[in-house]
Formats: sequence, C-alpha cells, structure tokens
Amino acid sequence: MNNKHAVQAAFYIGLRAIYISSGHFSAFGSFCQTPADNPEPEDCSNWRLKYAQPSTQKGRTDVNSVTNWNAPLVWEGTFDPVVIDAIYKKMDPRVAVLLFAVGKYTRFLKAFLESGEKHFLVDFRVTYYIFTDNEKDVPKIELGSGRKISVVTVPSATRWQDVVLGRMKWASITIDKQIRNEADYLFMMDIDSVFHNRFGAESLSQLSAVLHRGYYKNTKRDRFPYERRPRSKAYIPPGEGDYYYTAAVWGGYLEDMYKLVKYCHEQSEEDAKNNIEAVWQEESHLNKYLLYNKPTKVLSPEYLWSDYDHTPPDIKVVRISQLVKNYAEVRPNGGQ
Ligand SMILES: CC(=O)N[C@H]1[C@@H](OP(=O)(O)OP(=O)(O)OC[C@H]2O[C@@H](n3ccc(=O)[nH]c3=O)[C@H](O)[C@@H]2O)O[C@H](CO)[C@H](O)[C@@H]1O
Ligand SMILES: [Mn+2]
Repeated sequence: MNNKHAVQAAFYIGLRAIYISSGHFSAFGSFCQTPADNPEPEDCSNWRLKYAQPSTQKGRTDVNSVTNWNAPLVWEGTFDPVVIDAIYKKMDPRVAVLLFAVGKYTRFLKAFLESGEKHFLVDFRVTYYIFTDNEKDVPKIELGSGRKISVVTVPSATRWQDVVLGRMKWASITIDKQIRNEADYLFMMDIDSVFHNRFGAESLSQLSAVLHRGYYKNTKRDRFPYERRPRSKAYIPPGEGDYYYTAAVWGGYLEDMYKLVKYCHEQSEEDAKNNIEAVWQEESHLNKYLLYNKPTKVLSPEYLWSDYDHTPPDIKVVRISQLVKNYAEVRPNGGQ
C-alpha cells in the first residue's frame, strides 16, 4: 500500500468509526470490506460519499431508536438504506400489500400505486392485492419488474365501519385461499394515502407496527384512544400500554400477520355478538394484541404521516402521507 492509499484507508476507517459510534447500524465488516467487493480502499470511501444520505452520517440524538423491549424504533438517520436493502435483497422476499378500495375509495388507487412504484420497496418483488367491489375502476398502472396487481372481488357495504372491519375477514379468507402460496411478508395499508419518500427494507420484520402520528410524543398512556369499555374484547385497562399504533400501515411475516388479522376478525365478531363495536374498530383490536405480543420492529410516524398536519422537526422525512378527504362525501354512510 502506498502512502496515498494508507491515508485514504485511514480516512475511511475513521468515517466508519464515527458512523458506528454514533449508534447506527453496527454490522462492522458487512459491506465494503472484502477484496472481492472492493479491491481498493478509495472505492469504499467513494461508495459511501456517493450513496450515503447526509443524515445517516450525522446520526441522531433527538429521538429514541429502541423500544424498552429492545426492538428497533426506526427513524430516518438510524439506518443505512443501501446496506439494509442489500441485506434483505439477498433473501429476495415476496411482499404482499393488501389494499381495500370499496365504493368511492377506488379514486385513491391511482396515486397510491403510482407513488408506491416510485418509493415502496423498489427493486423488491411486490404484489398489490386490491380488494374491491368495482373491478372496472382499478386503473392500469405501469409496474416495475417483479411487481404485480391481483384483484380480489368483495361485496359492497352500506357502513364504512363494515368495510374497515371487513378487511380482517377478507384478508384471512384470501390468505387461506391464495396469498399464503405467493408471499413471505404481508402489509395491510389504507388506500387513502400517497408515498413521498423511500419506504424500504428497514420496515421489514416479523411484526412491524407504526406509531400513530397523533399520540407519539406528548401523550401519556392513559390518554391513548384505546378501547376503555371492559365489555369489549379490545379493552385495555388504565395504566397499561406502550404506544398507540395506527391500523393504516402494519406488516410482518405472512404467518404472523395472518394470526393477527384473524385475531382482529374473531375479536370483532365476539364484540358484535355482544352488541358492541370497538371505538376504533380493528385499530383497537390491533392495539390490544400488540400490547401483549410486542412488535419486533416499531416504525416512526414517518411511515404514516398526514396531510392534515404540519411536520414537526423530528419528522425529517414523510414516507407516506394520508390524504385530506371529505369523509361525508366519500364514505357510504358519511361521517367520521
Ligand atoms: C390513519 C389511520 O389511523 N387510519 C385508520 C382510521 O382511518 P381513516 O379515517 O383513515 O379511515 P378510512 O376512511 O381511510 O378507512 C380505512 C380504509 O378502509 C377502506 N375503505 C373504507 C371505507 C370505504 O367506504 N371504503 C374503503 O375501501 C380504505 O382502504 C380506507 O383507506 O380508522 C379506521 C377505523 O376507524 C382504520 O383503523 C384506519 O386504518
Ligand atoms: Mn385512511
């Protein structure tokens, strides 16, 4: 190694040390190390300068990046996007995204899918399962290679509550019938949203849940909008709770998601028998499950923000945002 190379190597190792000591991804030696990958040290530093995002190099101290059960809490600046995609890409997982577009909600499909193609698990194998009562309104979208749309017909509904809860029923049935043989990971997502930035492999785990943007910062657990009536299966007593999770984006291994989706369906059926509906429908059951079965990864509200709200300084990147919509106009029975 000549002097120039020695200086460059030292520079590179210094960069890595700063990066690692700032509490980020710590698989030292996992990339840019083997002679086969990068015979010359200067290739490594160039590689980092070319692909690393500024915020991943600076690190973050303003947010918690681990839960108190030691699961990652994912924020921009707490992972290296290139490294994490490369790790998951080796497994080349098949990812199913289950979307419901019943009644007037088919209007949201185009923007969701087009933006998903730009930002959602780009270069991974993704199938969008679109559950709809109106197949002819499913738009034709140009998809990347390895990506598909599969349409599933479901009945129309007269109450929006029946659509949101019905998602649990139709998802369970369709996983049994079809999806189990076609996917390794599964996401459930609301359709009334648009991707704005990368949503990559850092979101994948056995069970990943997203912090609801409304309650992640200053809300004490007793103020979370959990179901508080003991008659409901979704009941969570005061004094309990970690976070309040949104039901608009959640995902994980196919079988873990199947279990959870089925649980939400069965619990809501029990409630219906007892003439009660949980305050936030399947979201309430989801929160109950996740309190006693902790998610293996928690995603920050970057993974579902909302056009209704300004972004505070800790939200450096909005990955998906919920659209502003006229609830009364778009829902079959109106109202919030
Ligand atoms: C951001 C957030 O926390 N979202 C949750 C919140 O929803 P939202 O107020 O965002 O509910 P929403 O109107 O988006 O309904 C949820 C989803 O159900 C589907 N849909 C709904 C009605 C309909 O007529 N047709 C149709 O297809 C569609 O995919 C929609 O995105 O509360 C709901 C239950 O109350 C769900 O827990 C949502 O996940
Ligand atoms: Mn929604």
